[in-house]
Amino acid sequence: MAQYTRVSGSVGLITLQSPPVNALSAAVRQGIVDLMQRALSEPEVKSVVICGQNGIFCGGADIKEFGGQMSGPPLIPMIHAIEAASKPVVAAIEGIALGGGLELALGCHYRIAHSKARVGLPEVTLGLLPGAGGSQRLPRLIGVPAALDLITTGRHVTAAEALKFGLVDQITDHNTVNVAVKFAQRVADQPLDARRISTYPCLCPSDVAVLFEEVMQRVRRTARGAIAPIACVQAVRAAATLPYNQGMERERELMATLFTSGQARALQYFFFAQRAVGRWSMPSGARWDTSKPRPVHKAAVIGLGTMGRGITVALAQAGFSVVAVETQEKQLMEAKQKISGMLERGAKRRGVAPALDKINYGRNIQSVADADLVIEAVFEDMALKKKVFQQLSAVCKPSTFLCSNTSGLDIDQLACQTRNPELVVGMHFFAPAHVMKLLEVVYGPKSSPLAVATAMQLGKKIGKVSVAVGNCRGFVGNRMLKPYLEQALFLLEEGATPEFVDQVLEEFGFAMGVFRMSDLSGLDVGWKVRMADGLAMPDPTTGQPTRLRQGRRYSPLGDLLCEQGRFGQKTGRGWYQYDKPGSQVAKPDPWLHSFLDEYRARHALVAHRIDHQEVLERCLYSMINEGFRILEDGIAAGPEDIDVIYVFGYSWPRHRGGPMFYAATVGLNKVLERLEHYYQAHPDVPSLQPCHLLRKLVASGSPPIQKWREVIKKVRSQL
Ligand SMILES: CCCCCCCCCCCCC[C@H](O)CC(=O)SCCNC(=O)CCNC(=O)[C@H](O)C(C)(C)COP(=O)(O)OP(=O)(O)OC[C@H]1O[C@@H](n2cnc3c(N)ncnc32)[C@H](O)[C@@H]1OP(=O)(O)O
Repeated sequence: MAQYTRVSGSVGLITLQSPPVNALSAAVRQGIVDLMQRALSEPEVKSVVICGQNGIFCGGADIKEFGGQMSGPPLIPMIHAIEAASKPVVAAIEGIALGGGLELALGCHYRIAHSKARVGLPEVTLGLLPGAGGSQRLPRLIGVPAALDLITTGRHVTAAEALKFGLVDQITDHNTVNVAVKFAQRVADQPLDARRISTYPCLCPSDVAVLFEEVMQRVRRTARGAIAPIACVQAVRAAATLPYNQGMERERELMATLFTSGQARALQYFFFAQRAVGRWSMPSGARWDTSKPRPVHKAAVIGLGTMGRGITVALAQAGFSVVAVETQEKQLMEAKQKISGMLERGAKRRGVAPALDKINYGRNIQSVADADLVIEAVFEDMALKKKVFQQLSAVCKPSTFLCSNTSGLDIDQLACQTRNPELVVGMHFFAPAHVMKLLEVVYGPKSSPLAVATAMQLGKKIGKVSVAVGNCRGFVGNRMLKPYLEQALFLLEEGATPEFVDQVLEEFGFAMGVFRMSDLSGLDVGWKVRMADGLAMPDPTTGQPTRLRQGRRYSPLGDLLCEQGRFGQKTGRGWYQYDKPGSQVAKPDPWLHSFLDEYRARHALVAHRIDHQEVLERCLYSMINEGFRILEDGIAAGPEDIDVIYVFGYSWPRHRGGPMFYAATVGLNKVLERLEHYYQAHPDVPSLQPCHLLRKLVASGSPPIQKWREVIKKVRSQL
């Protein structure tokens, strides 16, 4: 919807009204079309201002409409009509002008922005391109290189940057609408021919062909299989090489391909999934909208290893006062130096002062006594963590929230060490903790909604995408990783190489295949966990068969590599070889290939030809099956939680929506059928046995992912 008012006698003011972001829904487009006609037909009106209500210009096309039948006036002719208008039209940009919102502003003859406004063409992040003339007008206005940057990255720019580009004509600190109205009065009689961007030539640098080639190569390298960034480059190339009308035709063709693509559906699902995880719920019925967080003024971090340092930096950068504790003097000094360096580099990048004074360092656990929330980040060892929780419970205020940065240990066991177990939650950060966006907030059986709400809010304040999950071994992310890693090892036993498995997974879109990722994180990490679990024990001491544990198939390949001191990148050898310890360039290792041959011979394993399909199906479907078990167990409230965790924490390609969305696009019946096939072939691998929820969903006719929660609820109520 849109509202019309006449201001200062001669200015027609059109206000977009569609909370929360004034998206261009069918009703809003109809409103603009009708009100533009009215403004143009009223003789007293000499110029027009378009603005948005509640300090927000426009968040773009209404993404919710993309899934259904589009109705109402189309955007492109609407914007053309504004540009062709006989009276000057001024966009008054407050808050945001994104996507179709900026395209609308580009159709106007002038753009006035508030200094705090942000503008951008983020369509690429939704699997689209700026399809309402943005790909053709923006390069004509700000030049090809800057337009390519904005359109292929989708980044938002500040009003100041937009002014530098010439994207807006003026910025103001005052009331933008008032400034725009005055401006509109001033330009009422000015000729408009020179203000219609579609008539501008597209100014190109002399080496424009080279520029496009370079950008295309960069985009292909970083897109990991996403098609929208490539289409964005093609659309801008059309602006640079074709007359406007032909460029618009090319934009339309490219958009039509993207609009109906599975990638666009996945990315738009993911857009809403990211927002859905904020509306968390617990099996007890506690929810985000009924559980109020408590403010945290002072936070503390215990243990300043790699994780503790990253968490300290994230907290300080977000403005929290932090007490950072490390009991060993030498480690404390080292951590202090590293943290200061991280803060200084971050501040330099962002052009702000480093938040060094936000941190107080200490060696004594007593120094956290008055913190509102403590994050323990000591070594991943239950006995050690229990001891720290006992100490914290003794020294902290009774109201202090006690959180553990653990990647999978039992939160309940830690809670039991404290006086107030209801104030204990897990906060699983991902390394490097000041960079990675994901935070799993883990509630145990005793955690209160207050503690979950507080941890979720803290996560949001430090810029994390926080997902509330239940307490189980590995929580959501690492629990699902286990069958994935396990299948990768089994594939090696059966004839694959690390290079081949990684190549298939990287072609699928993962930033790194499973073996390159393991080399990067360090093979010793999992080895220590398996030792603690009694899994990685050598045969003579335990008497357990090499390739079987508790009746299940087990691959000791990772353990055998660790026994040779091959811990991955840090030792220069792992699943790959590296030029030197710490080097990141993975090269195939002939030693490993002979090792695998000997291993197979020793265990009478006959190597068979493993193809792409088998690698993908076994690695991904076993992981997805675990995802369904997680939903069945109530550890994650919905598929969106799992998908957000996988995209932000495990480099799952965003344009495939996440593992659960991917399962829906493959077809649940196909996933079920292939799991049944592989389980029959490998009956000693329980992770391949299709779980009850997957069967139930297929039996219910494989409803769309948005309806899974209803089936999950039914399945859980029958437990
Ligand atoms: C046969 C085939 C024919 C094919 C041809 C078809 C041609 C069709 C013609 C299309 C023309 C293309 C037009 C244009 O180029 C395309 C677009 O404009 S796509 C949209 C671009 N805009 C965006 O990407 C902005 C997305 N939003 C945001 O980034 C943020 O929401 C924000 C605006 C920066 C605000 O952030 P916050 O303040 O943090 O708030 P939230 O993010 O939590 O959002 C609040 C609330 O609003 C919902 N929302 C936000 N933006 C939109 C939107 N554009 N449409 C619908 N809803 C939106 C968001 O989901 C939140 O609601 P909740 O999910 O929590 O209920």
